[in-house]
Amino acid sequence: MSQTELKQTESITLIGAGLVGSLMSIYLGQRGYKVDVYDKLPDIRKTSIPAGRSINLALANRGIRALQQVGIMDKAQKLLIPMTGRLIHDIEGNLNLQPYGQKPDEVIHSVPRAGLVSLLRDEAEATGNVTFHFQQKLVGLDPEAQTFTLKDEVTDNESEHNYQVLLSADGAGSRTRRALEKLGIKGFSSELLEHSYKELSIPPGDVHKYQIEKNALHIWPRGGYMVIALPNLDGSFTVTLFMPNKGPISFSEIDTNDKVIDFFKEKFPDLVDLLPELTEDYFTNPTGVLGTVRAKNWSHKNILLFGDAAHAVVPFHGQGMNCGFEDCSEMNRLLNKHSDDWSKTIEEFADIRRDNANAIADMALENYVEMRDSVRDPKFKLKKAIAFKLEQQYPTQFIPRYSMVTFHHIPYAEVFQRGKVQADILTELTKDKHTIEEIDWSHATELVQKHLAPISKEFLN
Ligand SMILES: Cc1cc2nc3c(=O)[nH]c(=O)nc-3n(C[C@H](O)[C@H](O)[C@H](O)COP(=O)(O)OP(=O)(O)OC[C@H]3O[C@@H](n4cnc5c(N)ncnc54)[C@H](O)[C@@H]3O)c2cc1C
Ligand SMILES: NC(=O)C1=CN([C@@H]2O[C@H](COP(=O)(O)OP(=O)(O)OC[C@H]3O[C@@H](n4cnc5c(N)ncnc54)[C@H](OP(=O)(O)O)[C@@H]3O)[C@@H](O)[C@H]2O)C=CC1
Ligand SMILES: Nc1ccccc1C(=O)C[C@H](N)C(=O)O
Repeated sequence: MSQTELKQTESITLIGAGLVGSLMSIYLGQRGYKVDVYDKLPDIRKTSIPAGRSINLALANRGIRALQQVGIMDKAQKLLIPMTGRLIHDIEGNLNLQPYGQKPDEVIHSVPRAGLVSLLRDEAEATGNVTFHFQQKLVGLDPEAQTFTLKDEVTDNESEHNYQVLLSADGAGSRTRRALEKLGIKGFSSELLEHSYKELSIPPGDVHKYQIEKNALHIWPRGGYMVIALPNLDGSFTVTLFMPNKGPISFSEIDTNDKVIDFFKEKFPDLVDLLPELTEDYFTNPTGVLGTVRAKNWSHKNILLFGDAAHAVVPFHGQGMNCGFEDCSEMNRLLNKHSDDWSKTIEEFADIRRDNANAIADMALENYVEMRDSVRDPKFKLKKAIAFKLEQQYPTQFIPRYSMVTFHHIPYAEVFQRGKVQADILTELTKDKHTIEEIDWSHATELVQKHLAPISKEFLN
């Protein structure tokens, strides 16, 4: 059988029509595979259901590249609002913009989850090869017999199906992952953070006006907890409170209308008047869990976990979806490399993505401390200014870690390693120093040349 014939007859089973599963189905549909995608929820294009884990998300270059590869970036563009930096709100209401990058296109973009997933599903169907089956929940898996069991969420009927290759992007609580665990496959860990989140909302002002700066990611950093806000296309902002589960300032302690109002008035005085539905949102919207999933084995026979199912990360770097989109792009690259040999693709994919996923998981945890606390520290700001200056001087050697993660395609594991070296350099340069004028630039040159080899050009944007 020729390669083309093989592809025409070969079918792929995909579990999970979230952001990552839907994008992967486009890649596969475009390659000529017949793809069946199953999701336990109704289709958000037809039924009004909660958008999922957050109303909007930050899209960055790793995600953008994947959207470009499948040819839908022009359409996605209409959904995006550029955010040029962090706009920090201190407790007195003073504002301080900390730009994300230093080139005009070094921005991240706020995108509505429901809009993006709807676009991805439309485009998948437009390939003519992808069929979505909604309200079909994976409830059983038999890798020996190559069968899986679905439960129809409307009728409760169960049905068994065969698969050739089963790709699973069924999210952080992955049923596929749990099924593999039950079969004795070891090496999965799922660590919940002791902090959770709550979504609130700033409505649009008169005639779709943004009540606070539109083109920024707003942060109210308060040390042990924080609030952030990302803009929506209708002029509203989705506001998220991240806070410990227990303790003096926590979800378990702040549990009455009065306590919520007092807390916001005291800690977020410039925000409270922008939240007309504060207490209603606080007590109606769910408190979302956050955590990190790590997996030693992403695959078993011809079953492969990807997206959050393999590597859920805390959201603080805004990289979970971006990393999942990069998974899709990498899987596609490997299918090209291995001429659609799935065993080789699955094996190499799991191998190269594992360390990268672990690295972004660690950096995401670190970014929580940076966002809720370090952004207020003068030393942090000084280091950031030096990092930008060094990037201008050594653009292939010293790139601030945030930029390496967000604007380039350097493997996350390499970013993590280089980031540690750069952090040491910045610490040494700023020892006993308070202003950029005091920095010894010839020492900086020595350190960069000694410790940082140039980054391979293929990874730079
Ligand atoms: C508060 C918050 C903010 C975030 N912000 C960002 C951000 O700014 N930028 C970013 O890049 N990432 C962000 N993320 C991470 C991002 O949400 C995830 O990485 C992304 O949703 C992962 O996509 P996925 O398709 O792998 O999983 P999901 O989006 O969780 O989709 C999984 C799909 O599988 C379906 N499913 C689950 N179980 C079954 C089953 N048994 N059978 C059939 N179907 C099933 C679900 O219904 C769902 O449709 C954020 C996460 C949170 C919690
Ligand atoms: N949100 C995150 O970042 C992380 C979540 N997790 C785990 O994932 C679960 C779901 O979280 P989330 O996706 O945000 O919530 P959702 O509301 O999106 O998903 C809830 C679904 O998760 C499944 N689930 C229930 N208990 C567990 C469990 N102990 N481990 C894994 N999955 C479970 C259930 O599916 P079913 O009906 O199929 O049993 C439930 O319907 C959490 O309980 C948590 O254990 C872990 C790390 C990170
Ligand atoms: N989307 C998010 C959701 C939750 C928490 C943070 C983000 C971010 O995107 C943070 C951004 N990358 C930052 O570092 O300022």
